[in-house]
Amino acid sequence: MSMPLTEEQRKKIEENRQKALARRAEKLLAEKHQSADSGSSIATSSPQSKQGPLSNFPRDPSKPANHGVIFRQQNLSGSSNGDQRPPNSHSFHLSTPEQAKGIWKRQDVPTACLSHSPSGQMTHTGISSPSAQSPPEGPSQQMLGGPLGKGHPPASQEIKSTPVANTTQEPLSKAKSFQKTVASFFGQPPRDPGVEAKAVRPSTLGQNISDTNCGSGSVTPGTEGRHPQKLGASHHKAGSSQEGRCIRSGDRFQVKIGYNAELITVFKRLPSRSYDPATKTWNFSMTDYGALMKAAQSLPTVTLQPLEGAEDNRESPSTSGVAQTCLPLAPSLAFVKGQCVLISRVRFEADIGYSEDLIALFKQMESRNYDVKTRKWNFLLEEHNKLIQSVRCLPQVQLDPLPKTLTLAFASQLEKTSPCLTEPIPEADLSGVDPKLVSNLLPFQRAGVNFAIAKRGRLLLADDMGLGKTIQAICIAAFYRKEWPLLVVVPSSVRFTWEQAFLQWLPSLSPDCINVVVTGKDRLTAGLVNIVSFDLLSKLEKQLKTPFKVVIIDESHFLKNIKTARCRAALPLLKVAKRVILLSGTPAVSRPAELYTQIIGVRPTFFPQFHAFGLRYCDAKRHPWGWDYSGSSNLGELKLLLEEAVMLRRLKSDVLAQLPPKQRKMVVVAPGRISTKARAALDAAAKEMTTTDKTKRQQKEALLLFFNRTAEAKIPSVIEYILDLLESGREKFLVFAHHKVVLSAITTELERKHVPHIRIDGSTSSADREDLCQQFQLFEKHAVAVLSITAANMGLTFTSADLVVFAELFWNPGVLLQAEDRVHRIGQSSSVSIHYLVARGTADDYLWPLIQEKIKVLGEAGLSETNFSETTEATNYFYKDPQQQTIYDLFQQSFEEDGSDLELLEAAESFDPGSASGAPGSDSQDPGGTLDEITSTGSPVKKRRFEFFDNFDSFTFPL
Ligand SMILES: Nc1ncnc2c1ncn2[C@@H]1O[C@H](COP(=O)(O)OP(=O)(O)OP(=O)(O)O)[C@@H](O)[C@H]1O
Repeated sequence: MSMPLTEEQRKKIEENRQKALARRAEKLLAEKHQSADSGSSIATSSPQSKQGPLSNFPRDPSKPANHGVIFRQQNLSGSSNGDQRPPNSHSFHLSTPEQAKGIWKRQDVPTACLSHSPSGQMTHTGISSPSAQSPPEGPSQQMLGGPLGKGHPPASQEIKSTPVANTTQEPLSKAKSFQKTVASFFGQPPRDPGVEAKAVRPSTLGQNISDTNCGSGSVTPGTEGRHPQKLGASHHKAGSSQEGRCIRSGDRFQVKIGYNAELITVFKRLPSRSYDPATKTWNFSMTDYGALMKAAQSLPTVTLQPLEGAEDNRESPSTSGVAQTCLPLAPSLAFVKGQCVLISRVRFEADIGYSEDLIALFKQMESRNYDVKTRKWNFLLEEHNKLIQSVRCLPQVQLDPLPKTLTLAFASQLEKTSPCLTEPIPEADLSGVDPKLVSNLLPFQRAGVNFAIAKRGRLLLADDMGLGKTIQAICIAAFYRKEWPLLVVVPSSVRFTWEQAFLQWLPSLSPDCINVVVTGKDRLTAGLVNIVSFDLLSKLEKQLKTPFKVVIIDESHFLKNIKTARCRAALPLLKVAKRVILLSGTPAVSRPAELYTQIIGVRPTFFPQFHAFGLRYCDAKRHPWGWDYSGSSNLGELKLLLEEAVMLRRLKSDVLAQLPPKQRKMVVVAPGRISTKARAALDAAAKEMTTTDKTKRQQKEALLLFFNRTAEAKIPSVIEYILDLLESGREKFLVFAHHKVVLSAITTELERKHVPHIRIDGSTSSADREDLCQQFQLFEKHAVAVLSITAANMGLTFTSADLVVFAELFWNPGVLLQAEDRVHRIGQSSSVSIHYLVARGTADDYLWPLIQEKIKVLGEAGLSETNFSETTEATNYFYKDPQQQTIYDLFQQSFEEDGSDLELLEAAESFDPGSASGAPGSDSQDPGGTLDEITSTGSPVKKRRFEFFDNFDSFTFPL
């Protein structure tokens, strides 16, 4: 595949071309005057004139030749370059006996028609083709093709080829076939449209010169008849013609011009025509380029600028029939440029256009393989450097090597030190880690730990959600326990869940050693294990005197935006840490740019500049306002790089056999988010319950109030958790709650964030319930179903989700199990995750053990399919002080004695948070007053969260 020239290259070519044309025009003028003065003919007067006008240009050796980017690239390749040139090597001259016989030699390299001689000198070779038989000037210029040919002398019949002439014939032959195609569309023999165009073109300034040359039997380059400014750019017609231009667009080209009826007629005759209504432009395949230019030339009302770099095709001399067949029509035919791309752990392919020389070179590689599907050649990595070295000797080819990061990551393959396709990962010695943890690791989790240790404790663990990244991370960190203190950076909604997990899996760790940072005044280094939220980290990082050697970052995609404070705080820590364990089930939600910070977090030496990463993997595009890195490119290679050196990812489907059908998880939500007022209300409610002189009815009311106050107090934490889930890329999930106030707070927040959602509660009609359910099932992207525990726990199917969140606990486990089974039912192909949000110091303290106990009993009796997993049982959760035991008993009795929960249900569901008593219909002057972080709509206001929906477009950088 040919790579189109970059904008910069085109600009450079154009600049150089303009300079050369200006020089040429000056020279021609001078010659004209000279010939007028001497009265002799330009074409025939001197040996110089035999070389044609181009060879007579005064050349300034200090100035670069007009080879534009191509020449620069050739120099870059380390092949023959200007350093070896004699001072006036830019010019073509007849000084040696060969030259006197007409053999042209020069040492710099202007075009695809030139090749390296074995001595390293560049030799003009294209003239060995049949076109060498054509009259001087024309053929040489045509064969040189494109703007670069303008710096060349004319060929003549005397001109002979050098021995290496055959190495560069491919572009010419390709050009010929290309021309054939163009002509065949119009049932004509292959012709050069530029040549024909010339025939109908009126000449201006250079007309005389041209005439003179033609009169002498020579061919004059068409550009000579122009004003320097316009030379080669557009062909100006007499009178006021409409100007337009051709612009290359991938394999096609567009024509930018205003409305012109005649031209539209021409367009409509071209077989490859296509009209883009969005840009209101016509575009065509390159096969129609010549025909279009020819036709446009014959329209007196149209002046069409040719494609950049292709103008010589059109401007070529008009009389050389043989030479016409050599004319390359597309600029890409003159020069091939491409890059090496990794296609497997051991092979890379050359993604580059056709060049005969290159193919010949490819065929010399031992490990060569041609892929008929992709039509590309690929090779073993161990031949990469050899191939690149060899390609540098081909002047018309630029093959970019693999980026340095890849060669570093795959060094063993490049250096042929690793004969195996995939090396086995050694089993890590986990004897120093708590046996409780090690013995509980599932096989794939154990493999994950081995991988991490093989990578010396630096990795991005990107297992699918719910696969137990926490237990693996704790195990990896525990392997490096000697290097602790440990820093764990997590979303604030799961700080306490992490604390629980450490206590759960590492019994050897004393609870005192765990420091959960709750406020900006806490110390970041107070514990052996320090757990901090992203936001607090950015406030506290300045405290750090000595860096942490072991760091875990949970939900590491929170760092995807390099501009955020959290990312700026975390990256330097990761750079100096010895072990870095990044965890994310969704490292990139929408584009590869999101991976950059996580890659350099694990491997700081990879892609030191984001731009290089952006160019390779983000399809970086330059716009007038800056660079856009929001695209994607070379994703296969990126995946290989990640897998080799950065990331381990297993999908649920990969390890389904090892997973239980349901995984329940208790999520301890931050008690810090319960406001002082809510806390006071809760305490008052709890106290009421333990007052002994209460009737049963009064006790029940007190219990209800406690339950209601709990709901109210949990709202900010629940919302925070849901938003964190969404930010983590959870696409579809169910949230069950009981109180209207909780359901409403959730839906209000989702509306505010424009998250698609449905709500089903007691007020939803049965017809609507079914419709809403269907809607949710069919939602393609993220969506949340907000459901009432009691009104939506039966008869609905939500199998398009595999996660259920209980924002509130409920005393009847049967109802909870039914609710869970909205996703865990026939039609569900995945393992289902259930998250119970539990807040300390609330009614949850009593409800949670109550529920667990009941489920255990149901399980033992074979009435419940699943027990709570060990991890969901918080060993130290239930406070066994006498007062709490009383409340627990009260909960138990109240819910068991009744037989029917109806009364409680109704009272709880319609609880009005503003009322003093919690009774429905009471005064609600201050609905948000009990919570200092929610508004009257239940939205957190004090703390500005990371607005992930608003930050997706942050992958653009100003120039
Ligand atoms: N080996 C295990 N033994 C017992 N329970 C496990 C094991 N692995 C995971 N679990 C439990 O599975 C649940 C999900 O685990 P965890 O939260 O670590 O998943 P995750 O990969 O971090 O998911 P997410 O990306 O959603 O955070 C937890 O309750 C956890 O305790």
